[in-house]
Amino acid sequence: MEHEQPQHPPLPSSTDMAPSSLAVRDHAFFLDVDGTLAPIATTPQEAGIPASTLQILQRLVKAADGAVAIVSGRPLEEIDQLVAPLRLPAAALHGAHWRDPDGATGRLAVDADEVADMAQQLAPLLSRHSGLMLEQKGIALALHYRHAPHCGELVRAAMEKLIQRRDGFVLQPGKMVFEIKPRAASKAHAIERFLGLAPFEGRVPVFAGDDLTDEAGFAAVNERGGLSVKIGPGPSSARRRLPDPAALARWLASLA
Ligand SMILES: O=P(O)(O)OC[C@H]1O[C@H](O[C@H]2O[C@H](CO)[C@@H](O)[C@H](O)[C@H]2O)[C@H](O)[C@@H](O)[C@@H]1O
Repeated sequence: MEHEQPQHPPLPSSTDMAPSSLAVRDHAFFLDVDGTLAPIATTPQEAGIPASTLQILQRLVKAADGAVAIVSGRPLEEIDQLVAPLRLPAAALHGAHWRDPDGATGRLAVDADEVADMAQQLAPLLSRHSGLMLEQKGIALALHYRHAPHCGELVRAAMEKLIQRRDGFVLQPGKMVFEIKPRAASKAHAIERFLGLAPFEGRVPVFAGDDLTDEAGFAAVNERGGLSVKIGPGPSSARRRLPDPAALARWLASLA
């Protein structure tokens, strides 16, 4: 189990049933990146989506008439690099920054200087613990402790302290990471936004994800009678489960 203790009560366990087949043209597909399309790697820079999965994604985009979007905690530029040569509608930074199907982009109105200031305040902690890694993402930041697993509580406390009295930000725990993101950023809002736009509009949503940030997306999809798919172990409100990114790729291939 890679998560530090979740901040909220344990989520109900999702069923271990794999998703079955479905009519692709009736559905809108929302896919997370790390731990879902890309296997978890020891650093963010080492992660990648296998070439075979990218080909499947390409086929899915065609089969679904373009109703495929990426919904990730990564910055938009990194999403584009990871899914290249595809360029998909995407919600980045947990929903704080997005690109619509027509190519128009938008982001939450958040003061990036405030985030830079918080990052600066982490310098002493980073210099004391060489295994910690700070990822600055403009209007969000992530402090990774995968290479200093004993620092989890320290990282949580430091990040919590940074957002005290900063109402516009919240803590987002993840796999060996604590992130600070704009309070209004949510994968649920990102998915709901896309569902108001063609070609997603009027379709049944499908969302696959693996981490705590994806639970908001699962809840939104469940509420609309869609298909939520948890990748990997751990409690989740997702209705279906697949063991790993390779199994997700096989399922998507069977649809596309
Ligand atoms: O919403 P996602 O697409 O799943 O992005 C969530 C975060 O993923 C990245 O960190 C995680 O994956 C890394 C590579 O596998 C891993 O080394 C790290 O321990 C994980 O926490 C990314 O670096 C973050 O910016 C994303 O928010």
